[in-house]
Amino acid sequence: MTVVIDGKAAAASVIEAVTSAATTLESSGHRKPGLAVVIVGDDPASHAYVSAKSRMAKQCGFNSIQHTLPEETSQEDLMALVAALNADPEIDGILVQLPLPKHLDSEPVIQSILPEKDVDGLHVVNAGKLATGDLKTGLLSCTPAGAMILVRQIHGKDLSGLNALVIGRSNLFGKPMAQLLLNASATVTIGHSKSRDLPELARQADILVAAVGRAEMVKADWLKPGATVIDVGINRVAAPEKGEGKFKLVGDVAFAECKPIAKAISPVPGGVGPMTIAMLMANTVIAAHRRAGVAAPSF
Ligand SMILES: NC(=O)C1=CN([C@@H]2O[C@H](COP(=O)(O)OP(=O)(O)OC[C@H]3O[C@@H](n4cnc5c(N)ncnc54)[C@H](OP(=O)(O)O)[C@@H]3O)[C@@H](O)[C@H]2O)C=CC1
Ligand SMILES: Nc1nc(=O)c2c([nH]1)NC[C@@H]1CN(c3ccc(C(=O)N[C@@H](CCC(=O)O)C(=O)O)cc3)C=[N+]21
Repeated sequence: MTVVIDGKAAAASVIEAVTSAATTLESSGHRKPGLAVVIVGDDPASHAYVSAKSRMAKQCGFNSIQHTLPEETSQEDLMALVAALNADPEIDGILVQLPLPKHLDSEPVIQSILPEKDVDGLHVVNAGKLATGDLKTGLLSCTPAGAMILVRQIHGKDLSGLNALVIGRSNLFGKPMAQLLLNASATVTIGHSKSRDLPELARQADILVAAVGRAEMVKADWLKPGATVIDVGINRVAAPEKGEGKFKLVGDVAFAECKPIAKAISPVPGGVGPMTIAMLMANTVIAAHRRAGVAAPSF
C-alpha cells in the first residue's frame, strides 16, 4: 500500500512545537516573536498566501505585521521599508513575498534583509551556510526544509545509498533542496529545462522531488517502482467538473497514475504547501530565540 504523505498533519505538529517554544520564550520574560510580511501589488494568489501566513503567525502567538504596498512602489521605497524593518527591535523575521511586480528587482531587496532576519533563507549568507554544510547557525529556505521533514518520515535522517533527483534549480527551492539531500548523504542529481531525458534520470531515483511549475509533468512511467515522490509544484488548472470558470490545484506529478507505483507520495494540495508555512513559523521562532540570546529549538 502506498503511503500518501500527510503534509497537513506534519505541519500541525511543527506548528504545535513552534507555539510551545514561543509561549516558553514569552513566559521567560522576552517579547513575542515578531514577523513582518511584505507584499507588493495585488496578485490574488500572493495575497491568499500572505494572509495564510499572517493568520498562522497569530495562531502561533507571534506579533504579525503585514505591509501591503501598491503595485507602483519604487525600488527605493521597498528598500527603505526593509531597512526600517531591519532596524526595528520588535521584528525577528522579514519575508518579502515573491514574485515582485516586473519593474522591481528582487535580488537587491533580498540581499538587503539582515541575514538573521531572513526567514525565507534566501540571503547569500544563509544560502552559503547551507552550501558549506552549516545547517545550525543560519536560516534554511522554508519549502526545502519542509520537504526534507516529509522525506525523513519515510527514510529517516540518513539517505546513504539512495539516489535523489530534484527537478528544478531555483534559488528558492531546487538548489537548497539538492543541498539538504546531499547533506543527508543521498546521491543527488539536479534536472532542469536543459536536461536530456528527464524520464530516464527519474527512473534511477529512489527519491524524486518535482519543483517545475508544469501541471502533472511527471508520469507513471518516469518512476522507479517503490520510489518516494515529493511534489512541490502548485499549478492552478481549469476544473470544469466543479462548475464553469472553476479552478483546482494540481502538482507537477500526475498523482493518480503515479500513486500505485510509488512507495510514498505527497499530494497537492495537502503535501509540501502546508509545510512551507509551518517552516516559516519555525524560522521566525528560531530567529526570535537567537535575538533573545536563548538556545533555539530545532525542527
Ligand atoms: N509548495 C510550496 O510551498 C511552494 C511551491 N512552489 C512551486 O514549485 C514550483 C517551482 O517553483 P520555483 O522553483 O520557484 O520555480 P522557478 O520557475 O524559479 O523554477 C522552475 C525550474 O523548473 C525548471 N523547468 C522548467 N520547465 C521545465 C521542463 N519542461 N523540464 C524540466 N525542468 C523545467 C526550470 O529550469 P531552468 O532553470 O532551466 O529554467 C527551473 O529550474 C512552482 O509550481 C511553484 O509554484 C514554489 C515554492 C513554494
Ligand atoms: N518569499 C517567498 N517565500 C515563499 O515561500 C513563497 C513565495 N515568496 N512566493 C510563492 C511561493 C509559493 N508558496 C506557497 C506557500 C504555501 C502553499 C500552501 O499552503 N498550499 C496549500 C494549498 C493552498 C490553496 O488551497 O491555495 C497546499 O498545497 O495544501 C503553497 C505555496 C510560498 N512561496
